[in-house]
Amino acid sequence: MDHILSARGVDFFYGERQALYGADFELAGGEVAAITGGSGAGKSSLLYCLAGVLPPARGTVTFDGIVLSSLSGADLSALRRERLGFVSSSGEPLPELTVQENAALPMRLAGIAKDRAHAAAGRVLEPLGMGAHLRRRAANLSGGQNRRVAVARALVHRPDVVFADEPTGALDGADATAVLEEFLRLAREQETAVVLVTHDPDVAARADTRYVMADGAISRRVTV
Ligand SMILES: Nc1ncnc2c1ncn2[C@@H]1O[C@H](COP(=O)(O)OP(=O)(O)OP(=O)(O)O)[C@@H](O)[C@H]1O
Repeated sequence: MDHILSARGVDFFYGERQALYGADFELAGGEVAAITGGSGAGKSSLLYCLAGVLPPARGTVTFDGIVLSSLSGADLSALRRERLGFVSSSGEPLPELTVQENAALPMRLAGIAKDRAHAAAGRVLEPLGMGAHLRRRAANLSGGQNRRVAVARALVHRPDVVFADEPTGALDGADATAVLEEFLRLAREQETAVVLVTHDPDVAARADTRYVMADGAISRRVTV
């Protein structure tokens, strides 16, 4: 199988403290992978190494045949902007922009014309239940609406991979499930692969592959 993303023997340190030990990871195009494990197990550290945000001390991360550590800072930023998407557990949209402008941002930053970028934003915001709020300023949205805008922004440019760190973090059960279902449905529909960090076993159960982490290492890989 062709892998869009892989990691081999990744070690990562915060100063003297080692957070990842020899992590191996593989993601096929369009696959959904969940990274699970207890608090402090190294889930977020692995996610950010895979996304090219944290540089491994040893080992390699390869995206579409490109070893990330071989890229200049500018090329890595361009790759992240154009081919990857991110959803964090918190983070609010820019309040002075509308919902639609917020979701369209990755395309506008890539130089795509406003009409096309806004149409693409509408395409992802509608199924997320935000169709009635496209022109509303993004100030004072509810927590669930913020998460929906964040998901739309991560998917709008049809990236190859979206990285999501507890994407429904602060939401209550029903709303978290609704946002997550729509996120994964949209990602699968546009063949965007997903790497998802989660504490929630129900969320992990929706992935094609689960990586279980303990003490900075991947202790188990389960393919459904
Ligand atoms: N900025 C940092 N500086 C120093 N140590 C850190 C930093 N961030 C994380 N760590 C440590 O690295 C280890 C792995 O952290 P990481 O955030 O990757 O775990 P996690 O599994 O995502 O945890 P959680 O589920 O609690 O978010 C932990 O021991 C943590 O305390």
